[in-house]
Amino acid sequence: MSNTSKLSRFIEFGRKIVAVGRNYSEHAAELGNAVPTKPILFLKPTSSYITAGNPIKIPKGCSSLHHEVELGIVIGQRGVDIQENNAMDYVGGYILALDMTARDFQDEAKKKGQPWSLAKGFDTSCPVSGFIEKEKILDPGNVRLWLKVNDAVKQDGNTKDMIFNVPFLISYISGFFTLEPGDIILTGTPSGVSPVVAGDVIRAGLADVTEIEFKVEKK
Ligand SMILES: CC(=O)CC(=O)C(=O)O
Ligand SMILES: [Mg+2]
Repeated sequence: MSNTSKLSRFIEFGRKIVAVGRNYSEHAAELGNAVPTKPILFLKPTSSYITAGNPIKIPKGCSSLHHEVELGIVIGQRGVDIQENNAMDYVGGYILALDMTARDFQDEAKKKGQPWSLAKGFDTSCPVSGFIEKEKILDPGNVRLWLKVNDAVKQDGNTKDMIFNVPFLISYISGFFTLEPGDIILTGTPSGVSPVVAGDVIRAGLADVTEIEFKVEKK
């Protein structure tokens, strides 16, 4: 099997999801957070993945579930302490992903100095597109991302506004976590995050490369 078709099965590999927070200054500002001076990282479990045809389920006790549309990097080869100047060699492809966030859980965790695991890692919190071949995105540092809820535009951003770009993120993350084929890096969300409720339909797109659609349901 070719490397590309192996990578397209990243969900079956059960590889880790490393997510970056507050990587767009307008998004940091809209939630009243400071702009970070180094990447803020958190992990989402592989049980959070869902693909087309499966609903996003609002976790028990959550009263403010937010959408966050993000460019995902699919890692193509194992790497530790990767240098920024050859970081793009470690990109196997891309995905479009939603970093669904139980914002009320996150606010409570932030107040108490607790981790974001429940807020970010509940089942169905990582809806993803199919695998996007590396060649389809010529410059991951300049690609449009948009998201609509029931046809109303909520997010419309561009990865050129990321504070930390893709090569820097790969280099930085690989200094702490060994990156393995099939791992996903979620690169953070642009501004416009907002709550969704049961019955809503979320549609999102990455330039003219892919679109995804997910329905929101009660658990
Ligand atoms: C405030 C957040 O939830 C951080 C995050 O995930 C982001 O994409 O930014
Ligand atoms: Mg996010």
